[in-house]
Amino acid sequence: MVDFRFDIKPLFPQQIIKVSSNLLPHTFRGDRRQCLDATSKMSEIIDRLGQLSAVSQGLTKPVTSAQRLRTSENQNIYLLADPDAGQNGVVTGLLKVGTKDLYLFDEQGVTRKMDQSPSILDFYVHESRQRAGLGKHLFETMLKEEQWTPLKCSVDRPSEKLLAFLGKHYGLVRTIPHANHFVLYEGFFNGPQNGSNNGHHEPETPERAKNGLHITNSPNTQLFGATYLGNDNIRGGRRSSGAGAGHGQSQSTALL
Ligand SMILES: CC(=O)SCCNC(=O)CCNC(=O)[C@H](O)C(C)(C)COP(=O)(O)OP(=O)(O)OC[C@H]1O[C@@H](n2cnc3c(N)ncnc32)[C@H](O)[C@@H]1OP(=O)(O)O
Repeated sequence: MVDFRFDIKPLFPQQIIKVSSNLLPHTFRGDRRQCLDATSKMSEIIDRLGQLSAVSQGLTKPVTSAQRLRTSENQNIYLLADPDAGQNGVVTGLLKVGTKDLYLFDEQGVTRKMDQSPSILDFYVHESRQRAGLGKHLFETMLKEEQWTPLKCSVDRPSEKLLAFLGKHYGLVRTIPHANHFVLYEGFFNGPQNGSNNGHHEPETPERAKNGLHITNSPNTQLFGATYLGNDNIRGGRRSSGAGAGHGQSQSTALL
């Protein structure tokens, strides 16, 4: 379990907190000095959990760090803690999500530009607490807060464990083949998108897709081409969470 030299309880008045680019818990109220203190502690927590997540996934570099969160306008981190464990409480999980502008292929192989598409970027529950329902609790809280549905989320290079998790809890099994490392599930392009502003997509006409106008101009296509990666999309080794994605705006609503 992940404990710290400081008491985490003031930062975790509840089991799950949301942190965005100001590096403060969404629940936090305090003066300037208290804010500085909380920011420095939150940075330590995020960096530590980001490191552990990377080690657990066999990555050479963490996907999540305080510095990365600070410079992003479209990402949120959800942190799960057990404030009553040990002397200072322990932090047990991390889930980083964000919105990305993506060029994606639908079931027919037609390219679509998805603006501010909801994405799952990093997910970790401490080894000592896995398979006890905590991941589901963290994920559900995020979905409620962001007003997302699992089917409408792209997943940045999911691990085997995350694929099993999404299959078990949300029945997500059949992926749509596409060329970058974001994995989508069948049904992603059907029906309304998440939230009112998120996930807006502009379908390319088959003609435009066929003559390559948008495909060849897209940085995604230039970088990755229109190849089916299938299970190669499963993460392992180095990865870059930014490739093929642009910046969007995240939603922010009250956390329950
Ligand atoms: C975009 C990305 O972030 S990809 C990286 C995802 N993160 C990782 O792979 C890091 C290591 N794994 C973990 O941290 C966790 O297993 C998580 C975050 C994927 C899931 O959190 P948990 O608290 O274990 O999830 P929860 O208990 O709610 O659900 C359990 C289900 O998740 C899946 N799962 C969890 N651990 C494993 C495992 N070791 N092997 C296979 N499936 C697993 C299974 O479907 C499991 O159900 P089961 O026990 O009936 O087989």
